[in-house]
Amino acid sequence: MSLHFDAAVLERSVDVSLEVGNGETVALLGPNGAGKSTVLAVAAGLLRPDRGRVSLDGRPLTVRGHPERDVDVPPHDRHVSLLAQEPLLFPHLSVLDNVAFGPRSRGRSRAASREAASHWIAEVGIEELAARKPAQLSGGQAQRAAVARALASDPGLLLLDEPMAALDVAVTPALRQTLRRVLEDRTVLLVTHDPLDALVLADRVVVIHDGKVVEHGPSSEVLARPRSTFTAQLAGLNMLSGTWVDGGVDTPSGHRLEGRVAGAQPEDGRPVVAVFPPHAVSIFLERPGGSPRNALDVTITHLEPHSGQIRARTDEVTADVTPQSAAELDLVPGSRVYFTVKANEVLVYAI
Ligand SMILES: Nc1ncnc2c1ncn2[C@@H]1O[C@H](COP(=O)(O)OP(=O)(O)OP(=O)(O)O)[C@@H](O)[C@H]1O
Repeated sequence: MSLHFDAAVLERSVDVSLEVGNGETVALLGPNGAGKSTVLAVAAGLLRPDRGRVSLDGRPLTVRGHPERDVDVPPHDRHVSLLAQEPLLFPHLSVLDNVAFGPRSRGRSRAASREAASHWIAEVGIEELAARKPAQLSGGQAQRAAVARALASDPGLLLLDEPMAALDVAVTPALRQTLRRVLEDRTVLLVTHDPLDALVLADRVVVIHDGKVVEHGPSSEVLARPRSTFTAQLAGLNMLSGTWVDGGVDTPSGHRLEGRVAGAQPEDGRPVVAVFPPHAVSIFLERPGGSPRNALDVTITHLEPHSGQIRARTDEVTADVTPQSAAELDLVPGSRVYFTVKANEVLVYAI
């Protein structure tokens, strides 16, 4: 199903218009207070806009301030599921009953609801936990149960509000891969702060700032060539897209990177992205010999102070080095150098 969203909440200075195509995942990015949760609340029917029209596959869910009659479909009749940061499971029900609650409340029989619940519990990889109560689950397991519950009611639109924000960083890559699999072909609006979520999970991103859309486009394009300062800061990680060849990433500009595969093993010839932080990069004037590091032959385009370090940018990669080493290397825009990064600092994702 496709979402058409256009709404203004004056008290919050939010005025946003966006579309999510059938089967598409759109990431909604923006700094704190930008209006992301407000957009989700209006789409879910939890907040009434001052003006707007929200429809799912042409069916009006919210209409306000238009010539036609106002519409306000209640949350449970929207065919929309909202997955919050915190799993919000019913504490007295087992995982199975929590997940079965969605389809049951949509009028499906008890048996059909349990069958749907078992299916989704298996899909998110927590089969062995079906009989447990939420208090007996880890944060990551509880969030998986919440994902299963959101999917079990087969929503036409799934709204995800920072689904990994409350989790330990150790469990996020595995949950991200699970989401990638179960969100495929669904219509999803995903609020996130994490550019990796946008890159791995979303087809397109919409960036909002001070309640307005400031940038939108395919995820890899917006993150690789951010136009707003916010997106540039958000996309502070190095992300090099390329092709998986013989256990490494070949980029179109001729670089080769080896790293650790996060999630599913990519197949040869498939598109991947190599991700690493600027502080993991060291700069050398000569190609370091006999070292296991990745070495990228680059030309520095910009140098700027950044949090007590010097940030050296090239067309594709950014490095943060100490002011002393920048001075010792005599770095200036135009310097031809080698950016090196250890393979275990590079994460590779199939995209
Ligand atoms: N319940 C509320 N009543 C009034 N104003 C609110 C309320 N909740 C949020 N706001 C204001 O509305 C604006 C948008 O907030 P919103 O929570 O939608 O932003 P956000 O992008 O989700 O931020 P965050 O990333 O911090 O969750 C902000 O100026 C905020 O202060």
